[in-house]
Amino acid sequence: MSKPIIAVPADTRFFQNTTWHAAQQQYIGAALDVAGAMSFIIPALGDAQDIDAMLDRVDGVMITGSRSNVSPALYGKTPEERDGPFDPGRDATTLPMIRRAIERGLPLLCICRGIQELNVALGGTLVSEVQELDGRIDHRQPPEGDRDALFVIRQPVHIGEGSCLAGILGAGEVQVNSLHRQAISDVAPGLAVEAIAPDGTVEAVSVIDAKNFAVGVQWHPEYWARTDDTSRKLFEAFGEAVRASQAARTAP
Ligand SMILES: N[C@@H](CCC(=O)NCCCC(=O)O)C(=O)O
Repeated sequence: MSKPIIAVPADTRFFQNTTWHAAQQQYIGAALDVAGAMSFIIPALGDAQDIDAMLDRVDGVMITGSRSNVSPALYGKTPEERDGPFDPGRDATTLPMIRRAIERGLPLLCICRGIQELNVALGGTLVSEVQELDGRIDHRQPPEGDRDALFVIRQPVHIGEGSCLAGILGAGEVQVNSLHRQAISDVAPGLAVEAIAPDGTVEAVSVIDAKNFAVGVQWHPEYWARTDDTSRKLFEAFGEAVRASQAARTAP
């Protein structure tokens, strides 16, 4: 049997004087090497595409990180320039895809911007510039260094007893990386908080009563998925769910 396939919604990017739909190597490479899943990169074309027709052909969904932010208009706020940069095409693709993946019981892994999209897709809200809130630490990427330095593992998060993540990583403290300035504010109905940072920032959620693996993390497990135990175990668990989904989809 060939490797299972996951849908990976693209970012909208503009370079060489034209628009591209792109996904970063670090996500699709970790999916292939550690989760054992191939990726279909999904253009950020929103409802111009038949999302169900696409989901009929995959065994899971991975929502990646991105420097762009979810538009505040999608959670009842007025967008301001400082809330950007925005990617409306991506928002218009990921939010309905997240909802349909959950309804259909497709394994779903949401990373960084992805956990924020998951929360908004299910009716929650976000806060911008979380580091400006009283009592919060700075969750943004380190100010300088090469990409390994930006994604360095440096922050503790506490995984709750009895959570979905506890079943994968064990309950208690793990170390993760952190590259975000938005964060979950009001947790969406239907989501359970799975992990928090020492300052109370939500670091992971899962879908309550999900039909399948359905987890969002604020950190970046893809970056060190081959060498860091916490990162690797999460991608391996996603891979197991995706292979089971493939077996069910292709059963005679
Ligand atoms: N834009 C959101 C989500 C942050 C995120 O996904 N960061 C990863 C981008 C890092 C990179 O690819 O360079 C936020 O800032 O909260």
